[in-house]
Amino acid sequence: MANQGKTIAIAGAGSIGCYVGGCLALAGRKVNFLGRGRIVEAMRKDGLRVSDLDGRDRRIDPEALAVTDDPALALRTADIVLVTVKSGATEEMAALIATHARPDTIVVSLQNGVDNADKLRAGLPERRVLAGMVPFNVVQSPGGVTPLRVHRASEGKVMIEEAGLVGLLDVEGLGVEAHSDMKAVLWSKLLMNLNNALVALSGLPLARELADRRWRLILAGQIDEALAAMKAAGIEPARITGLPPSLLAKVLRLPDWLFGLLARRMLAIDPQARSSMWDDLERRRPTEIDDLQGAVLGLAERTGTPAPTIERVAALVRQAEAEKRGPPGLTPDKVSDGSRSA
Ligand SMILES: NC(=O)C1=CN([C@@H]2O[C@H](COP(=O)(O)OP(=O)(O)OC[C@H]3O[C@@H](n4cnc5c(N)ncnc54)[C@H](OP(=O)(O)O)[C@@H]3O)[C@@H](O)[C@H]2O)C=CC1
Ligand SMILES: CC(C)(CO)C(=O)C(=O)O
Repeated sequence: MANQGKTIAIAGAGSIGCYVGGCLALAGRKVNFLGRGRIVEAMRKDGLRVSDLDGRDRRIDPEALAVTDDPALALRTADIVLVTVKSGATEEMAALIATHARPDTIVVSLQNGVDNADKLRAGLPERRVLAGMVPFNVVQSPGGVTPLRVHRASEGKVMIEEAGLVGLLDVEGLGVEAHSDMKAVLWSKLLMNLNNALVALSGLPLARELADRRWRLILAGQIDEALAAMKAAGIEPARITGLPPSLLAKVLRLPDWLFGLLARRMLAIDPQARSSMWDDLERRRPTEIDDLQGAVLGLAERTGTPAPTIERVAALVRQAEAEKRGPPGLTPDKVSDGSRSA
């Protein structure tokens, strides 16, 4: 029970941070939200709405939220810091935690990508840093919608390295379980995240994109390449979905009707859900392409395994990112081709 009185700081109040922090606050945990700009203003003014695809829909009044853009205020009383910034901001957040949080604060990365916990450890050599993995998508309401809403749009339990924190973090709307091999979990999640780029390039909602075999074939091609590189590097991905990773590509290649039947769990997704990389292109922000496709490309280069599909997808995302015109709305043919002008 002593655990329940701990203060949890959300380091990066965006989609995941507001959803996770919102569920924790609704369950009576002490939560400090560290955010900035639009989100801090919106939460201070109108509070937060937390909803999910199971029908839960709750509102937290502004007075009940501790939200700030001052890292000292958010971090100095924290017993646990949940890092929920995009991968490109991990080092900056590590420096803020090093400056403002107590030496005994436990830091948990709830980010995609395989090396954010390591980046945090490098910046926080004295602290306990744990890896975590968030399996579900969160849809954030567009700017101007009040109150700011974060909606969990798919299912799954968060996995973390440390069983001692599960009791504190496992609350309504936020299933949490411990896993002993987070490296294997993160590489497995990376296989799923290879689809983030396809959603971002297509602009389609996730459920519609996955229902189209032409997109699934590109995803299956990326997964084959990633598994070959991982095998050559001695990395074995964990089973985090109903399917073993070795069967994922096979199932993705099935005809639409059969895929629809077999992958019902995978397709239990709210119709608005896209991907966090789509969010980034939509908001004209840098994406996590270097941490997702880029992580596999690094491995492929080191192990001498080819990854042409992943290379093409990464190049198209980098192009869209540089153009800052939002998701480019490409067709599967354009992505398979690698050329947008053709
Ligand atoms: N969104 C999703 O559905 C999922 C995301 N993930 C992963 O979770 C992680 C977080 O993603 P997501 O929530 O989408 O990202 P968001 O961009 O929505 O949230 C991150 C927030 O952190 C803020 N931030 C960054 N640096 C600071 C700082 N120094 N001080 C205060 N606030 C800061 C950002 O502000 P600003 O916008 O001003 O930069 C942003 O609002 C990523 O690794 C992502 O891949 C995993 C599963 C699903
Ligand atoms: C869509 C999802 C849940 C899985 O690929 C995700 O991790 C993201 O949006 O970043």
